[in-house]
Amino acid sequence: MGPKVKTMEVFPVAGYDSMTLTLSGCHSPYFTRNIVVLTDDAGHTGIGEIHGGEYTRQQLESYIPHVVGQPITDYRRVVNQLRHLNGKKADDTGEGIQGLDISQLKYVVQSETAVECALMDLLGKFLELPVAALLGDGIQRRDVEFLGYLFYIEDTHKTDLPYLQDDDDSDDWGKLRRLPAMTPKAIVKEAKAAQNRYGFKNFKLKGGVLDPELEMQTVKALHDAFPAAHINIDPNGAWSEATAIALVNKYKAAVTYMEDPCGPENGYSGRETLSEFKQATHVPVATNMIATDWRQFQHASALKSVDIVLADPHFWGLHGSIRMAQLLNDWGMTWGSHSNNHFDITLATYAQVAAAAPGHITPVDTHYIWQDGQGLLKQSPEIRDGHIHVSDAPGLGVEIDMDKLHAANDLYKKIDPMYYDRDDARSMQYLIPGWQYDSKKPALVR
Ligand SMILES: O=C([O-])C(=O)C[C@H](O)[C@@H](O)C(=O)[O-]
Ligand SMILES: [Mg+2]
Repeated sequence: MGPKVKTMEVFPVAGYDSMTLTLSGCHSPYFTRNIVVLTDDAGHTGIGEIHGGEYTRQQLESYIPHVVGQPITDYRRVVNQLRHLNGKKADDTGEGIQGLDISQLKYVVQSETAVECALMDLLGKFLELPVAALLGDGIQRRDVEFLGYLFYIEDTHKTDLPYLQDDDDSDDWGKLRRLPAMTPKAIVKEAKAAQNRYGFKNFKLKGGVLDPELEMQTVKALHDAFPAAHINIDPNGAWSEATAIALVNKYKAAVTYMEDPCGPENGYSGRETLSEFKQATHVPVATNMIATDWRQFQHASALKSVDIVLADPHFWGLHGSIRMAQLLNDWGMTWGSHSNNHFDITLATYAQVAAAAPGHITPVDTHYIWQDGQGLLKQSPEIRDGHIHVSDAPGLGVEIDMDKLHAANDLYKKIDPMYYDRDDARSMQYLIPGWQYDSKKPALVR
């Protein structure tokens, strides 16, 4: 039967973030995650990372009696059982995040996938194989490309919130990521600094912040500065279909694909508007909003609404994300992964999953560059030349640093509980008093 799980612990953790902007508002000074640490009776430790918040932490805690004592080789049965433990909650609208309602994100996130990850880490260590070798048809590539994820950044001095400053003056990226960047010129500077440190070949700009025309001017500036790079922009469905079509036709030469350029409007779902957008522009569409489960995906594919599904393993599971990657590859579509703010365990997980995704995949999203230096591992995976190399090291190929984990857990306990669940309106209200989220209005357009 192989080793059995000896212990399972759940650590809610916090880290620092920049004052980055998005449709849902402005990132808080802190972000939170939940870390699962398993040990087995062979003496190995397995880890998994997932979104923060008490809802997810409580779900994970409730899994402990169902995981401890179980054979790691039978982990699929264990994870499947967890999947069915928690029923639908009263305030789960079933809408998912197609309107980017951040309060619904916890229902799109599947907490058992953190346990799946930790169990696969243990199994990989037992079998002396990387997690990627245990997924789908095994390792498809050794070097996984990540994209440079760019954000507009606000001036922290407009708030009295404890945003991190001066935490890394080792290079331009370390400095610039905490400073305001609101213009095309500043975003190009941000991109150059990120490229100098990480070697990114391709970039994504988080949109849904300024007037759409201004954001497309930023995309054009990026294209002019990096003519060989693939540039995509993600306004999280904020633009009307008509605006998205007009702007993308105008700036077609600058974009490689569009991520959720429009969403639900006038009674039509995002699956319908994106289908029409694609017919009108012939520009490929990526999504992490309108296909976050298999039922949504069925409708999105029937309508030909998307070309690239950003199948985040935290939403789909590690096996689920690869099941999607295989299907997309067979159907001539493209796999990628979405991300939220995360620590380095997630970075290692993305690298393993992407290494097992067949065919042509799109560079993987990561927020990690905004958190670089706050890792929980003895050695964080390194993005070099825009890629992370997946070696033969077993499991996730990384080792948890318990001192760093406890420090991040202490920070979680120290911060105001109002930070436990992501709320991007709070910081935004320092910029625009009384600011309220509107899925159809860019954050600074009020
Ligand atoms: O691709 C995306 O939609 C994301 O990365 C979602 C995130 O929540 C992003 O908008 C953010 O960090 O503000
Ligand atoms: Mg997106």
